[in-house]
Amino acid sequence: MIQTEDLSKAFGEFVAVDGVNLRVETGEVLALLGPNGAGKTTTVRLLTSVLRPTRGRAWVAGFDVIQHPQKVRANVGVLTEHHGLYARMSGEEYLLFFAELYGLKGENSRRRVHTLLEQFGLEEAARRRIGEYSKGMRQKLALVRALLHSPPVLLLDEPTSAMDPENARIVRETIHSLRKAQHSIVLCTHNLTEAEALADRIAIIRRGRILFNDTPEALKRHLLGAPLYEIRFAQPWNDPLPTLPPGVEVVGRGSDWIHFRIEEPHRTNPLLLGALTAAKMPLLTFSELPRSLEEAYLRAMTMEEPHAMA
Ligand SMILES: Nc1ncnc2c1ncn2[C@@H]1O[C@H](COP(=O)(O)OP(=O)(O)OP(=O)(O)O)[C@@H](O)[C@H]1O
Repeated sequence: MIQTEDLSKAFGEFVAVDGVNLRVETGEVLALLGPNGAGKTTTVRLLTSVLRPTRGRAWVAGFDVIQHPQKVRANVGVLTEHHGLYARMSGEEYLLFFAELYGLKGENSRRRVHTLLEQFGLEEAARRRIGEYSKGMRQKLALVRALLHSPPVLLLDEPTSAMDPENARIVRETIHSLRKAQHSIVLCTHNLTEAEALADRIAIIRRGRILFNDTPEALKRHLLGAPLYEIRFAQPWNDPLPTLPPGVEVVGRGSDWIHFRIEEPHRTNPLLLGALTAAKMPLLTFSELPRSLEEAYLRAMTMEEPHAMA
């Protein structure tokens, strides 16, 4: 579990993280989104006790980041943008070295290292020097290092940024299964499709402040309005529309389609479908129009005043 209260960090006069309140439960993925320089990496560094907050508090896996930095580090796996890999070591040597630092010994350490190398398709490269690895291979190795000691909390800064689609998928599946195994995960990313696919909650940070923190669905509703639905007709249909239930607005119409904005779909859609069927429309399909997280994020970025949310 992760919790922060009014977490803040200033570098001199400049406030990089400003009164951040976050909570990530076990088995939950929080995507932390925000433009370059918004304060994502600084937040991660505060949560790993690398930086000391100037104000506020944070707990990681139940440990206070100021009072128990070593316990925090033992319980957190972190992938940062600078991987700090040792170019002269082989991947295997590097991981065995870290496994030992984390307290894994002998056969246990070897088994853990090789299971992860295999899971991430690095087994063949294990004995090559890290200096010879490609960008994506280095990123995978750094991720394996973060996972070595099976920490309950993971802080992952751009985990797939250097990866090809196949490897990015392996990483996404790994994050998915770690979530199922009750890990708490913070994912900092600029990849909004990935955030949407993986995250239970989305926090948007700008200039050090959290603007929004909610489920992807609630965020879209808040930023883009009530959901949109589409009906398509089996053949052109241009008759006048029947009386529609309250809370349904027609926002577009073509010869074989209509778009509606619907305030309360659970309550209204059965009534709407009843009205359309009674009017003997040649209905082919009725579906929600997908809206992307990207659209909502871009809308948030154009807002002048921060709408602080818990
Ligand atoms: N050690 C430091 N000293 C002074 N300023 C810093 C320091 N570390 C970060 N900052 C500043 O704090 C702000 C937030 O930086 P941070 O790295 O947290 O952003 P970010 O959201 O991770 O950005 P990106 O998406 O580009 O990785 C930036 O303006 C950065 O210049």
